[in-house]
Amino acid sequence: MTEANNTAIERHQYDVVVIGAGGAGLRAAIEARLAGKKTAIISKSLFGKAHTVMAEGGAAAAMGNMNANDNWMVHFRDTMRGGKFLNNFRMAELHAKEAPDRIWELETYGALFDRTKDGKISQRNFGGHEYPRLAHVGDRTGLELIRTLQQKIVSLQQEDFAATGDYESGIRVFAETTITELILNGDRIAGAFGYTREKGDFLLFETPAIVLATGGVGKSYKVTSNSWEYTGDGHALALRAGATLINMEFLQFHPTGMVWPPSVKGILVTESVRGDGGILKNSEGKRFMFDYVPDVFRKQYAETEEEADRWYTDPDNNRRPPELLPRDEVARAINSEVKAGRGTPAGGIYLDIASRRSPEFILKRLPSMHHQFKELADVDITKQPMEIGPTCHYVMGGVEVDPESGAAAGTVQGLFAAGEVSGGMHGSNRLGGNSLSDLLVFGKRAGEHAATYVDSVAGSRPAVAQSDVDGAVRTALAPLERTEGENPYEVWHDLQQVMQDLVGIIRRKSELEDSLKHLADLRGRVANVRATGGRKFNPGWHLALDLRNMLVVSECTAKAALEREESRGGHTREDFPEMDPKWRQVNLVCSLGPSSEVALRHQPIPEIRPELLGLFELSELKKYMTEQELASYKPAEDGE
Ligand SMILES: Cc1cc2nc3c(=O)[nH]c(=O)nc-3n(C[C@H](O)[C@H](O)[C@H](O)COP(=O)(O)OP(=O)(O)OC[C@H]3O[C@@H](n4cnc5c(N)ncnc54)[C@H](O)[C@@H]3O)c2cc1C
Repeated sequence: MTEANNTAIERHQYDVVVIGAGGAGLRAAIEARLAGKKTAIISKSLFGKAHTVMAEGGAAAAMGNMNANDNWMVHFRDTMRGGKFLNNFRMAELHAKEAPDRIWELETYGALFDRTKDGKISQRNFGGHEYPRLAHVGDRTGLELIRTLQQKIVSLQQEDFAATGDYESGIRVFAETTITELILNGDRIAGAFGYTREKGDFLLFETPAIVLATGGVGKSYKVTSNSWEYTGDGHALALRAGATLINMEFLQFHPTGMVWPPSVKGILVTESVRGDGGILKNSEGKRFMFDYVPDVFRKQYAETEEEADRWYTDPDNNRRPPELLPRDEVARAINSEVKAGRGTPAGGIYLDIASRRSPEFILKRLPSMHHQFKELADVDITKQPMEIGPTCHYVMGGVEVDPESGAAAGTVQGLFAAGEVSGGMHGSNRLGGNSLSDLLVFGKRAGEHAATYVDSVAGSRPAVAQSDVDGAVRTALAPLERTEGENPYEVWHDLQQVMQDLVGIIRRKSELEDSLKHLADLRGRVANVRATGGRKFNPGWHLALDLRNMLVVSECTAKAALEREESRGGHTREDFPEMDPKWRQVNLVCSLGPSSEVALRHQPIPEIRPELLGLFELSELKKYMTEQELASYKPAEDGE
């Protein structure tokens, strides 16, 4: 038997299978194991190398450590404003209420956040957050989060060893293993199929419950802060299993990615630089963000440099600097300055903290940024400004879920989703810091509810049909078996070019229509890519399998972007530059049709509960909502 046609399959049985080992996946797995379920964690990358580890700025939670006025209601308001009121309100509410407990809980697992002088968890400012709210560990918060969750998993494995003599009896990690198919029995989850990256061996996980925690989709774009494994796998797996995706038109282009040298274009420059005092300047030396404060935010943002600068030391009596507007606003402003010819030589603008803070302060607060620029661009950020520009960073859209449980909407049962792969929580735009707390809050919920679901199917677990496994094997081997076909890297290059040029930060009807034609052509090309070589560590083969995921997710984004005729958050239409209250009432939902074509439909968004609406001033709500929606408005009685 040759390596390519060796179809031996290693079979495993689990109660809960978590796909993804970032913050959401690990937190879900811990909860499922704590509920007594035999749990597998599967990770395409090395264990510990998920996206979460790259998170720099911090995790947002209204603990009120730096300003006692902060509480869940203020955090809820900020999140809804950031998402331009398209958020699933219940997710935003649960997130704001539960985030502080999830941060505290991390410390019980062994995390150690930076401290204030009086020993509280320190919290830093970030765009769109009214008060300093991001619990952080320097600018390496994600590393601490992952380290701690891994440590918790090891401690659970030690408990299992004490009880059973087997470290992996309760929870086992399958690193460098990619899931390519979810297997159903009728409309119920029955298993997952994948391969090991190193040897190309096939694995089958028989399980009634799967938690998708696969992160984002950024690798469909040319300039992105995302790393190699963010190819929208979870989004595509969910679609193919009969689940739905919402809000796929909303992608966050982070305003500050590196623009020079070309080899590192897109790598993130944390928002903490601005949170800690960094300002944006154009090539004429002008601090231009004051010219870009939209009406809906005018009351909260400073009008003069003096007021903005005073805010850092006296936030109660001054308004915030406009550099700390939500990311979509800042990214668009930078885009406009560059387009107007006021960009830097490398096509970005300047981010300057050197002239505003001491070298000691910068080195203490932003050590990774200092290292990153010194090593990659030979720029000393304690002495020189950085050159930065927008980079595709985060997808607000994702698997449509039930807010309480993370259960996927659509026809499939036993499928859950948490973290960046899920949609709704952040509406049209995510605030910085709200992802790390989202992972913890909804990762825990998904793990808990997946465990409950397993109990509900006890005695009637869905079986995996051999024909489905054979089909999964055939699909996986197809790129290797073709004798003709395109190189997957060439097809990927073209897909990225289409998304970057035609479905990027500023969108137009004609370009979006064009993008759909190109994506339709790419469909045929993706279906016929050929990977040379064998199954042992073969990135070309891996990419060939990832491509179909990137393609279908890109189709969802392009279709939804064409359909939504307004500009809101991470979706800017040059031909419809304003927000339209009618569109606020609608989620665009993607599903797969009978021949795997993307179908799009409008779905009313859940109505915000009146007591939550009452947390806002009527005058503010009028900027987003119709009169009809506000007919029953009543301000909250305690004013907060
Ligand atoms: C540079 C950078 C800085 C950031 N800073 C912050 C910040 O300061 N604060 C904040 O709140 N957010 C930040 N974010 C966003 C945040 O880090 C991510 O949104 C978040 O970590 C996503 O977590 P997750 O658990 O959903 O997925 P991830 O951490 O992205 O993990 C996904 C996991 O799924 C696995 N996977 C994917 N596909 C498959 C497959 N087919 N089979 C098996 N496994 C698969 C991957 O290998 C990985 O283990 C930042 C993002 C970046 C890129």
